[in-house]
Amino acid sequence: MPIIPVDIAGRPYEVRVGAGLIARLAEEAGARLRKPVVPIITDVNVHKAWGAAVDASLATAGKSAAWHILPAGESTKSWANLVAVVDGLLALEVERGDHIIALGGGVIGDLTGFAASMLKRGCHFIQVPTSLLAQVDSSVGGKTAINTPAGKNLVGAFHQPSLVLADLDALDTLPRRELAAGYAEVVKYGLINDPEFFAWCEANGEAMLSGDRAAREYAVAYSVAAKARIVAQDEFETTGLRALLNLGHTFGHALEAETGFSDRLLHGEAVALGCVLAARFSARRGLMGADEAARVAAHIAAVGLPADVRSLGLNVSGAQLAAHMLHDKKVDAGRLAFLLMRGIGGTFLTKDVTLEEVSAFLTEELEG
Ligand SMILES: NC(=O)c1ccc[n+]([C@@H]2O[C@H](COP(=O)([O-])OP(=O)(O)OC[C@H]3O[C@@H](n4cnc5c(N)ncnc54)[C@H](O)[C@@H]3O)[C@@H](O)[C@H]2O)c1
Ligand SMILES: O=C(O)C(=O)C[C@@H](O)[C@H](O)[C@H](O)COP(=O)(O)O
Ligand SMILES: [Zn+2]
Repeated sequence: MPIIPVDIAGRPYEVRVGAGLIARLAEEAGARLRKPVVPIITDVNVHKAWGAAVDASLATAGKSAAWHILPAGESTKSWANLVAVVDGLLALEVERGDHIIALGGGVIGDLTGFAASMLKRGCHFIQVPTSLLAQVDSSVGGKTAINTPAGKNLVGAFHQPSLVLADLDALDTLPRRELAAGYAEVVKYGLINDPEFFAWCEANGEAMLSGDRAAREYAVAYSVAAKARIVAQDEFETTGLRALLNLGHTFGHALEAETGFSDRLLHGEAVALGCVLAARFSARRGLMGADEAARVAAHIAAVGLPADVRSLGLNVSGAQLAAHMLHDKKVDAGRLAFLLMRGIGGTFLTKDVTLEEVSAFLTEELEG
């Protein structure tokens, strides 16, 4: 079983990737579960698919779950649910030294992690990511957040989990659309700094999505290790290194805001389209060849992810879409910050993009 260490200074933790981890949850978590009742935050879909396995595992250790079951979907990352989760944890008399468990996709992980960061000024939490996206990205690195009407992830905290259990069995119950959305964050790692991994994705992406276990294990372990290397060097996104993980997200978050953080466009789908737009924008600036940008779009489209912003049918101008970017957390002294590419694997951070330039680009993309 691959075990990837995340070397956060003073607070290292493991990401375990393998089969049967949810069925062995109590054993894997071990002494972290100090009390007979274990607080677990999840959503309705995940509870239906995996709740019984968790209950059975806890029972073998003489424990039971105090379930907090939320609705599924991006709109769950809200103030109202945060309050409900925190109040629920307080009612359970959770102490600082206790661990709460996030069982679900990135929505549950982000919300639970944020609740853990503030409960008693910070209690422990274990990430049990059940979506591909959560296994390859959101469960690792400690970014937690909710959305607000002003934008995506605008209120949150950096709070690292103490353990991550990425069970490959969970991917067997995940719908294909969600698998593909998570795959966008996998491809992202190749686009950031590893052209060979992007080529691996081109060769193996479809097999991985269709259920190839070895390919899934490789993709999850590779992605976690790639993210862990970056986060260990720039936990709080201060040096510009961690910002590389935001490739595709400046465009992507604007598209998510424009579609109302709804099922109309999943986060991973927005990132996929955002990576295509970042590549096309980079090509427009002469940073990469149009053929390379087309290669990125072709792979995204080949796995059924959106690669053309016109396919969303947005009734919005380039300027309106670009305006969302002023809320981006990378904005510094009012200047936009973008991840652009000098070719596949050549992502870099730049602050020389103006709102006018990106508006003009988006107008061209929307009008075709
Ligand atoms: N913190 C970070 O570093 C980070 C990184 C990337 C994304 N994110 C956030 O993650 C969120 C997206 O995460 P997501 O794509 O996992 O979405 P999600 O949590 O909404 O899960 C996707 C859907 O799949 C269902 N599901 C999850 N696991 C399942 C399983 N094993 N079987 C059946 N159904 C299952 C869920 O109920 C949901 O309907 C976004 O809010 C995004 O902003 C955070
Ligand atoms: O971990 C990071 O750093 C990332 O940027 C990973 C992203 O995939 C993720 O969507 C993250 O939540 C976006 O961060 P934000 O700071 O732009 O909200
Ligand atoms: Zn993301």
